Amino acid sequence: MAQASLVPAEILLARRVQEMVLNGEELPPPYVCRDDDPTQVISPTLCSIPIIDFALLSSSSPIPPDIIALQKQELQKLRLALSSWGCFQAVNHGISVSFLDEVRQVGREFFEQPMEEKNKVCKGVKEIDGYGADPVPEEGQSLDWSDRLFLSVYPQDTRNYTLWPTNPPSFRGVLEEYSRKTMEMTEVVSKGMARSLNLEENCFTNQIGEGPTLQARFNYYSTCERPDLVLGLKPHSDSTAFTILLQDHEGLQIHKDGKWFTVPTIPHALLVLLGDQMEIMSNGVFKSPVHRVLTNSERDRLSVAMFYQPAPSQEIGPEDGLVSEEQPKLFNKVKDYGTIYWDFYQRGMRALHVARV
Ligand SMILES: O=C(O)CCC(=O)C(=O)O
Ligand SMILES: [Fe+2]
Repeated sequence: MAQASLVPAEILLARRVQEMVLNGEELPPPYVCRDDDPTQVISPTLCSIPIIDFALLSSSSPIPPDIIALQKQELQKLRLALSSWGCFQAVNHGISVSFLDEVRQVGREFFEQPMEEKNKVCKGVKEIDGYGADPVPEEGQSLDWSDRLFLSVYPQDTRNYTLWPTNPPSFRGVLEEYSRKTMEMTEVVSKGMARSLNLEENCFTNQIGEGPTLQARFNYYSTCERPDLVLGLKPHSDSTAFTILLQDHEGLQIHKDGKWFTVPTIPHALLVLLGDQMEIMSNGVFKSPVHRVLTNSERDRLSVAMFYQPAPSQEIGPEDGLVSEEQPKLFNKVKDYGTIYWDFYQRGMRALHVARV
């Protein structure tokens, strides 16, 4: 153990957690980080992340009067969900559960392959795109017990197909299809958010502008013999406008009212997690929640996060309709928030304060 502690983070991050687990290696100390009170963990049965029916969010006309009333209710629920939890479980989103299973399946099949195959799409320690781990964080920051495959999917010309796995053979087609479907979902989400705030429905899509980015991150969390000491992913909020998350097993927790709540898994649902940039655009009405991933000694876990955000050149700021005397402007306009965010993320800090008035 004394020797293991001398292994620097850049050496550990050049290797895969999955490989260390398969080799039965001892837990390297840089992964140890847990110091919170386990009694603060609320069991899934006590945590009810709001469930939003997407079929009721779409504004397709003409709408019968009884549906209008239901829609209104759903929009209220959405507003409440995003201003308290900062996330919701989307159901009836138009993506079949069998296709969601395919996405989970190609993700798992990729990670289950021998290292040699996976390394065909590996990234350098300092890079983001490809298979590997996050770049080395600031000294003193613990490392995440996860391996990931990060791929840009939109705008289409950001796709670097040399980093897309050719095995399993269906991977590329499934990710292309999933990207198309989740991109369609972003419009329903953005419009629903606007309507829930009594704003013109295109206001957020207009702010996000032409050529928004969508990036896919397949997260694989190996089993860990010390879940009491190690996290799959450290506490953070997302930099995005919002993130659409697919998971297979429980492990994700949301921080709310000083406590951690486990997000239940619903096989046909997608979790929509608000990011910092939507907190800014909503002038703080919607919350970008801090979340983290636990490790588990018995079960590995896969999640697929789709990060949706404005192009770096796009300036965003609080919607005019949400700024008044009673509701003063909380944030300044920002551009390329993702880059500012990353700098703080690597120090284990949030970045939102940079945009505060
Ligand atoms: O694995 C998860 O459930 C969450 C992943 C996440 O928070 C992220 O990739 O930013
Ligand atoms: Fe996240």
